[in-house]
Amino acid sequence: MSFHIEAKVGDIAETILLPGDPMRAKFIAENYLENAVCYNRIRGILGYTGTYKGKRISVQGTGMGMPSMSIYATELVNDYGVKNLIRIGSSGSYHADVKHMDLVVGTAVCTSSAMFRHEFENFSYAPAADFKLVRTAYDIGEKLNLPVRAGLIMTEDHFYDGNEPMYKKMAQYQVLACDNESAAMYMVAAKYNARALSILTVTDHMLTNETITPETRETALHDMIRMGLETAIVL
Ligand SMILES: O=P(O)(O)O[C@H]1O[C@H](CO)[C@@H](O)[C@H]1O
Ligand SMILES: O=c1cc[nH]c(=O)[nH]1
Repeated sequence: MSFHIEAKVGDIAETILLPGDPMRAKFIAENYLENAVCYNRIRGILGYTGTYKGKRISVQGTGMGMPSMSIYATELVNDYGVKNLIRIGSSGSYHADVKHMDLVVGTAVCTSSAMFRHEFENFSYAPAADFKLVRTAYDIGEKLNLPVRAGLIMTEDHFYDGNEPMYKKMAQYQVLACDNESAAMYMVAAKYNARALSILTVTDHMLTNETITPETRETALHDMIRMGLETAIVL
């Protein structure tokens, strides 16, 4: 047991899918995994291990925001030996070439997070995804004929009251999507020698105002879930 996860060592697979929303984790466990067993209920951050196409995979919520993500990513890697962290999250976009419900493989992340200033002072660290995970996920997305693209993403502390001019500027500089967790996951994975990748669905397009319902966020992001699972089984 770690501080926030009640699983025993060995209960969690080497590869884990990490949605922010614990109910998305439950949906995946119940609809995609075979013989899924729930290993965590602390704080409602549900975590499950089962098999997908014969391979042992875990799926767990992380909660929202970088501090929450960093707690779970750190414990998963350090206390449970998790090697591959694959975030599957909803996201926003200000980019004119990105379409609503496109899938974005986040190759590297821009962030203004204080967590990075704390860790690297005035040095500008570039949190990046593992190249093998990027290549695998992107190829699988193409093979499945999904609307996948790869490129820069950004992670902000704010969901509301973000710096809108900066979001727009970032889009001009080819940032494709924004979320609230990826930068912290990439930083933790790098620090402890694990591999990480964020696959984001552009659920909220800021230029077109297209969005989706909370229920859809829990139960209908099938393209992203399939891409995450198919990536997980070839690692
Ligand atoms: O859909 P999830 O994975 O929770 O991700 C996005 O959704 C939440 C905001 O609604 C934030 O956690 C953001 O990063
Ligand atoms: O950061 C985020 C995540 C999801 N949707 C948004 O609009 N922004």
